[in-house]
Amino acid sequence: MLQKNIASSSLSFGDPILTAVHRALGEIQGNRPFALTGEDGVRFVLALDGSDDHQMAAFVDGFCGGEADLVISGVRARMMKLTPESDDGAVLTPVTSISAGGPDMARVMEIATALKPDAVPSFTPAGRTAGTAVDLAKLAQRIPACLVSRPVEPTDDDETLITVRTEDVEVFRARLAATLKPVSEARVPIADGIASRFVIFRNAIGGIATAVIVGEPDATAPLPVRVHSSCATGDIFGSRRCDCGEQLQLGLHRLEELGGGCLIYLDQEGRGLGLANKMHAYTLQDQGLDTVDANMVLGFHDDERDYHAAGFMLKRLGWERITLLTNNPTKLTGLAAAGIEISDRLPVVTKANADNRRYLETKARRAGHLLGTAGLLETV
Ligand SMILES: Nc1nc2c(ncn2[C@@H]2O[C@H](COP(=O)(O)OP(=O)(O)OP(=O)(O)O)[C@@H](O)[C@H]2O)c(=O)[nH]1
Ligand SMILES: [Zn+2]
Repeated sequence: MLQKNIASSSLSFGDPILTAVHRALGEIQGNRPFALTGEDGVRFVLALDGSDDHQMAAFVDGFCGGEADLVISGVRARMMKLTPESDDGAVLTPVTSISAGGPDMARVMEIATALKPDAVPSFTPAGRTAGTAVDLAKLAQRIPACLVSRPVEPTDDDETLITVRTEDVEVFRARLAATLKPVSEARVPIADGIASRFVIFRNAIGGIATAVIVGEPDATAPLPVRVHSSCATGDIFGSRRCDCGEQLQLGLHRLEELGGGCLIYLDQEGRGLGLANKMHAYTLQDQGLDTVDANMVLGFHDDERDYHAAGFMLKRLGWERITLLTNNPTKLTGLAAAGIEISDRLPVVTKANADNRRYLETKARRAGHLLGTAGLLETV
């Protein structure tokens, strides 16, 4: 009886799809295996990033009967020319074929992440279930590479493991954004006499996003808005490798000059890759790659962000018509896709310095950022 009541009440504690994906992300963050169910059956999954040799070997032996596959993103496969095909789907290779004496985990890791891996085996298209394992690793901000078992028939034993369905992962991001709710707010005077109010939003799995309302915006005109992705190195420490910290300050000042507006601060560190992967990308950039190729060698898209959360927050605050302060065209299309009407765009161009000049040039040349030439010519 109690079991039945628990089962029927559990729906009161949130969307089961968000719960399932949140739990799987928890398993990745804790370096534990989980089960993924898809059209080709069940695959057990262990994300590589964060797992040690012992855990990987235990997974291949215990969960996969000694025969696992390594799945990596299609982006990395294309960058490293691992397959003849150019499509974007994930690809996999058997790990047991990597070394005759059993899986060599250091080698597996090298194939999944190194800039110049040795003697790479051939890869084949992964299919939807194994491909979803890679998407989940990305959502957990881990390197998009996993060990997966061969597909097995579902059994009751799987219930001891956290289980998630491929279709749940596919709808996760947009659904999660729609659960953001304002939970607290307060007046925060910031540097240079800027008056602001911080409104903190929380989503159904505890993620935070902040709306910084500058001044007293005119409710009848399109709202000046800056949507800023977090950059711990630039925003907090003033890193000269990027323009983020300066853009944050410039954005706040521009909003004040425009008579008030809103800065949406999103937890999208490293263009959505996370801080650890941004450092991996910096290491690759120090070896000669540009910011776009570095992300892609790691298996990510150049930019993994989406703007559902920003759109949802603006609507929740009552602003659907905005003037956007950005140089990035994908923010315009992203916010429009999230239902926001953009009546104008204003640039947020900072001066280049010797450490970020190449980064800014790459953003303009390869990612289409509208930097003009002023910022790039004027070096400080
Ligand atoms: N992966 C990666 N992320 C970076 C690098 N440099 C900066 N970032 C991240 O890039 C993002 C920049 O965010 P924003 O300033 O909001 O966006 P933007 O794409 O530059 O567009 P606008 O500033 O609006 O023109 C932040 O999440 C930074 O952490 C890099 O070399 N690699
Ligand atoms: Zn930055």
